[in-house]
Amino acid sequence: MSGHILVLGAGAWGTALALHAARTGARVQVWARTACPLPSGAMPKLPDFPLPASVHVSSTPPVGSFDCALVAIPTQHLATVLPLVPQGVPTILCCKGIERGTLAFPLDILARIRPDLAGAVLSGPNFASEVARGLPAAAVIAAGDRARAAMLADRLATPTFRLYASHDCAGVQLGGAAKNVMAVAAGITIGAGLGENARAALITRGLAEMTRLALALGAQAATLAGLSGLGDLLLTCTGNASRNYQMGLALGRGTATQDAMAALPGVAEGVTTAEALLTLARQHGVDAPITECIAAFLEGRLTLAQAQARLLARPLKSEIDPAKVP
Ligand SMILES: NC(=O)C1=CN([C@@H]2O[C@H](COP(=O)(O)OP(=O)(O)OC[C@H]3O[C@@H](n4cnc5c(N)ncnc54)[C@H](OP(=O)(O)O)[C@@H]3O)[C@@H](O)[C@H]2O)C=CC1
Ligand SMILES: O=C(CO)COP(=O)(O)O
Repeated sequence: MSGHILVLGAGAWGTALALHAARTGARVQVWARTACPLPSGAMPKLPDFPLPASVHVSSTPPVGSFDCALVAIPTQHLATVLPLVPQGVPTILCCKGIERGTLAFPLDILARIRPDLAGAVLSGPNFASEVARGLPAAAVIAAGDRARAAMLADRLATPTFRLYASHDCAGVQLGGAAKNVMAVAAGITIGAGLGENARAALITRGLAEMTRLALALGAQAATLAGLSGLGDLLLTCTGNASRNYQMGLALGRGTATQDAMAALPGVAEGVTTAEALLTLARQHGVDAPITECIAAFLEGRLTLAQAQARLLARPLKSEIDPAKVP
């Protein structure tokens, strides 16, 4: 397969996606705000992976014709880079979060800033360093237009990166955003020494919480049981490479939020998404106790002991509410 693929963002995920895109046989243009290749030919966030000759990095505005654009910029800054996508290029948003203030998911931001572009989202259990190495992985590409999702999945899949198509954009985006909040919670649980049982309970009840909200947003429950739900939840709530999990670990051990953020090698979307996720849940009348505790804890409105007590003191109830989780 040949062609030309644009990647916006040269952090860990943008770099891994550029390496992946090169494996499809395409020439790859990476737009980087500041980062440039190290003398070894690798990018700073993934220094062990020199870029092949088919990948070109530049900080000047992208020009040319591209089969598609992969946008790997933290959600809070997505709006500022979308004007750089050349006209007519199908745009795949690869970030996982909710914009504070507007409560917009990535595709809502695209519709607001670049209504002229055909959009899709990519999400799933994908640590950048493993995708960069070409280890086996899978993800979902979702677009409102089923044919577009299938076409993009077909275009970007390789023998080691399996892509499933979906048209449940709400579910895929909610799963990707909410799992980051749960990963911070899981890290806190382990960092504070609350044990593996507590983490497993948190992952399971976190998934129930995510599914309730997804259904309220018009998504399908099955999407949350898929790669951009349970899959990514498992990865980031248990995998040490997760920045969100690492952030939680530090907080659980008593590190102040600002210090924990400063020590992270990259973005922790869960921190900026927690409050937006909570507001969204309240707007839809959805019970979201874990998100509520994490948002309050991150803002210093609740101590860890208070958060733990609040979650455990909730009235006992049936595990499954058939009216809400089919
Ligand atoms: N890392 C991973 O394993 C995965 C990450 N993701 C998602 O991808 C997104 C990006 O994450 P990741 O690449 O890991 O993050 P990093 O922190 O590694 O990199 C962020 C990138 O965004 C750029 N950036 C930040 N702010 C701005 C801005 N205001 N304007 C322009 N560019 C900006 C940075 O540029 P600069 O270097 O100049 O600061 C950098 O290139 C997140 O939503 C994340 O959840 C999804 C799957 C896997
Ligand atoms: O989204 C990811 C893996 O799927 C990356 O997780 P972190 O952002 O927590 O590192």
